[in-house]
Amino acid sequence: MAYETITVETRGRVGLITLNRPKALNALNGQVLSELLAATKAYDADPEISAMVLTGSEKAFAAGADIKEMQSKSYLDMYLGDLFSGWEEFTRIRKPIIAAVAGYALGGGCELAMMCDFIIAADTAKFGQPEITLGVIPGMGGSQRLTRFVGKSKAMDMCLTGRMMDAAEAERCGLVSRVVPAGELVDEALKAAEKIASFSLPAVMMAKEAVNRSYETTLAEGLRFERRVFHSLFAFEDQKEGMAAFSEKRKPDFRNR
Ligand SMILES: CC(C)(O)CC(=O)SCCNC(=O)CCNC(=O)[C@H](O)C(C)(C)COP(=O)(O)OP(=O)(O)OC[C@H]1O[C@@H](n2cnc3c(N)ncnc32)[C@H](O)[C@@H]1OP(=O)(O)O
Repeated sequence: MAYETITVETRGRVGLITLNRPKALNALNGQVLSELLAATKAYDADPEISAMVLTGSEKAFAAGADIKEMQSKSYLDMYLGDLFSGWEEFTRIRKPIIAAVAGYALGGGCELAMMCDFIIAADTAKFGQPEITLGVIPGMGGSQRLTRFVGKSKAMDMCLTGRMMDAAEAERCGLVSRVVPAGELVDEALKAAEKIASFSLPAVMMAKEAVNRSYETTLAEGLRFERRVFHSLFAFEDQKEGMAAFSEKRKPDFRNR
């Protein structure tokens, strides 16, 4: 498929997807959503791919939903079109997606980064939910996911003042998993994705599912779910291989089955 708003490259077992609307600082419009869904779904279905990295440009991961596309819409347009509901499909991708964020990740950009499985930030990254400055509130999950990431006080601060936080603050409060020099961002994210891709794919996918379950259920339910999934991994050759390799002091040769 030919894409106009993203670029897609395959690096070994990793799919690298780059948002590519530089003139609009990667603002997220309907075309970006449909291309991003097409690319991530294709990688999700590809047995040769085990993980993905989603990145933007040096200046902006994404400066939000496309304000110019939204500005003249009526309530009826928003309601009947169920604007932004399509992003839920992105969260149903089953293989891991790492967000590699440099520059601005604002509004929908911050929300998209939070929809990924974890965020590696460049030291230039700036996160924010500035919707309040436009007379609205977050609409792609910011009020919910940011609160779960950083707690109520900081989420309120971000959503009510519209201020940005830098990479160091984002790391301190748990929004990002690590901060790296800007020049090394994509390489570091690819390295992390390659590491993930070296493990058993079913175990990786089940680990993603189990961690995500913790956001949606009680602790007791989550613990039961984790145990069942853990038990089920003993049906895979990769569990035998991983444990045999440990005992035999050698590298495991996972076959994803
Ligand atoms: C999904 C929801 C519901 O949660 C809602 C949202 O996401 S609403 C959007 C939230 N994001 C913002 O409010 C950020 C808007 N952008 C900015 O504040 C600034 O562009 C900046 C601080 C990120 C960067 O400023 P600067 O370096 O001065 O660059 P600009 O000249 O402002 O921008 C360059 C170019 O990009 C266009 N642009 C930037 N952001 C968006 C956007 N979100 N939607 C559409 N277009 C955007 C900007 O208009 C400029 O275009 P031109 O005027 O040069 O054509």
